[in-house]
Amino acid sequence: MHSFEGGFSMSHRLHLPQHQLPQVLLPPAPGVRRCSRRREAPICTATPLSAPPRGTEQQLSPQAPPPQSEPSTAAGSASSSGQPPKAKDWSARLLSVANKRRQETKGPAPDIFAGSGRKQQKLRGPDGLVPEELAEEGEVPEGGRRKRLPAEMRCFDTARIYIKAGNGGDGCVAFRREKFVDNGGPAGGNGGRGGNVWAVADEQLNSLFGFRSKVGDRALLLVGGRPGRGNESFKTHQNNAPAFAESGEEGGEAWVDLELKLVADVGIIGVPNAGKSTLLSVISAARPKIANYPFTTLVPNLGVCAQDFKTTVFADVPGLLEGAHEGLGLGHEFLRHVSRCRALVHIIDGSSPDPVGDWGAINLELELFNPAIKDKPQVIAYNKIDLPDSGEFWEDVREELVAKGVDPNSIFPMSAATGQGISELVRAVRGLLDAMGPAKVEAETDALNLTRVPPRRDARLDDYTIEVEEVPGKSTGPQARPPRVYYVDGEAFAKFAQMTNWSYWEAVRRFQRVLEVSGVNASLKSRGIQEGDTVVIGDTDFEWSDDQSEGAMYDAWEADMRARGQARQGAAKWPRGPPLKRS
Ligand SMILES: Nc1nc2c(ncn2[C@@H]2O[C@H](COP(=O)(O)OP(=O)(O)OP(=O)(O)O)[C@@H](O)[C@H]2O)c(=O)[nH]1
Ligand SMILES: [Mg+2]
Repeated sequence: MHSFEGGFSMSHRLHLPQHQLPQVLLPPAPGVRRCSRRREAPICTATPLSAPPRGTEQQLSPQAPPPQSEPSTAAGSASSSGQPPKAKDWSARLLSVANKRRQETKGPAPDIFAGSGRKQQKLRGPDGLVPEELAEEGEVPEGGRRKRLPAEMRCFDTARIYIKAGNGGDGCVAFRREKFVDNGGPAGGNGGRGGNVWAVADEQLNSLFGFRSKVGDRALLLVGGRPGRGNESFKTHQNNAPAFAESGEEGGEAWVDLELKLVADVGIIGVPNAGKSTLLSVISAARPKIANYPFTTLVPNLGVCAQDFKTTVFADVPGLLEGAHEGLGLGHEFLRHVSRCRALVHIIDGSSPDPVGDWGAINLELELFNPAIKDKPQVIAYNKIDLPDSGEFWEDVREELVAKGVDPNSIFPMSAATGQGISELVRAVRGLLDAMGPAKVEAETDALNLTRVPPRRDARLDDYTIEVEEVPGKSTGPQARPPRVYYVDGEAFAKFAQMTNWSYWEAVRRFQRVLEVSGVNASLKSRGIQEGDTVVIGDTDFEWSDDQSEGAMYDAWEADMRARGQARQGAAKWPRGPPLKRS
């Protein structure tokens, strides 16, 4: 029997409410971050536009002048010639719809970029809190409403999900009971291992839409909890019939930001309805949605183009609007995908009233979002040359572009509808990529690169620190001072306290013994702990008692179990054998 110089009365309780979730336990992985490149003073002024109902743009006529852009630096922008920018057919149509709705509702224009309260509720964590980082980055405005695109217009390439690894199963206390086998000994088995959380790559996945309502699985995100050992594991020569078992280790939990990164060689950019998706469908086996209205494409599409025994991956991204760098239209939702492409194919809509103005406006948007995108090699494709009007203006447009400093060898007339000029375009793009040399392989090292569960690192019991905090209160005890809280900080002790099943008296005794032999009790005493002080270990806190007898500890434990309405487990009758001498 061990005698204790110091001991705790067992008034342990969880220090934190169990439902309180840590907001972010995993450090944000490199490359996985929110897009927050919003600029302070945009050069372009832009009015939020409402998208027209699909298939109705033919009935609409401009009712208000288009927003007056004042681009000051854009190469190729309309203002660089000193003329006011010409109205863009598509932007005028979109604006007219917004104005029409404003007149109908006699109120401010409907803000299609604001999310509803219901959606915001969905984005809350299980604890009902919007993660703090969102508010810090200004995504949750003061009024509590989150500025968001409507769900059907959003590209779900980022998601914030809550993950929780499984808890280890509790060990079991059992004894072998068989006829003719006297004293069969302990036979309690261990609990099961808690389930890990994996993130699994899926070639087919081009949107994180599924993460809105459930969690998928893939690389290791969180390791499940260790199983609790059963009483058979604690059999020793000194104690050949242990009557206690461990609780399973709790699995980790975290909020994780996921970001879908499209890896494409070439990004196909241009104004809405220019024919980007049609080009992708012609040069690859991809089947993106194609229709004669703006914003047909809402999520980026990838297509692999094989020509001359070389393959090139193209990404068709949603159409750009003036103000995209500020998030207008589908702006931020996909501009980051473009920034990862090595080269760009800039499609000019030959049927637009101002193809060169469109080209300049898009370049300006790219530059405002990220100057590095503007510097990417660009091939210009003048599309819809099969249309009579477009064919007639092709030479004029070409001359205008050359006059603005564009290399004439990088401008190609084409028709995605008839296939004219497509091979030349793709060959030129391939040549551009070849001239750039092999793509750099960017290896990202972060926590998610684990593909196997790492071996357990046993935390050391002697690796702990003690912090003392004085609590305001009446001075008591032999030292006549206010009560104190002693925080014992150490990974091993935190886990030990969590895995101790306090319903078993023998488990409590084991905990006390470990504190004694590891020197924690001695350290506490050397720091002046006295009767009634609190000791916090992990999520459990205890009240210190100077009464060192085992009997006093048992009484305190029994009272604590009773107070919490918890059933005592283990030996049916305690103490077995001769009763302990009470001090
Ligand atoms: N005549 C003609 N029509 C074309 C050509 N290319 C595309 N189109 C038509 O233009 C319309 C828009 O084509 P999309 O490929 O959906 O255009 P997009 O740029 O992907 O449009 P968004 O996804 O809305 O940005 C469709 O009706 C196409 O059939 C072409 O070379 N000639
Ligand atoms: Mg499209």
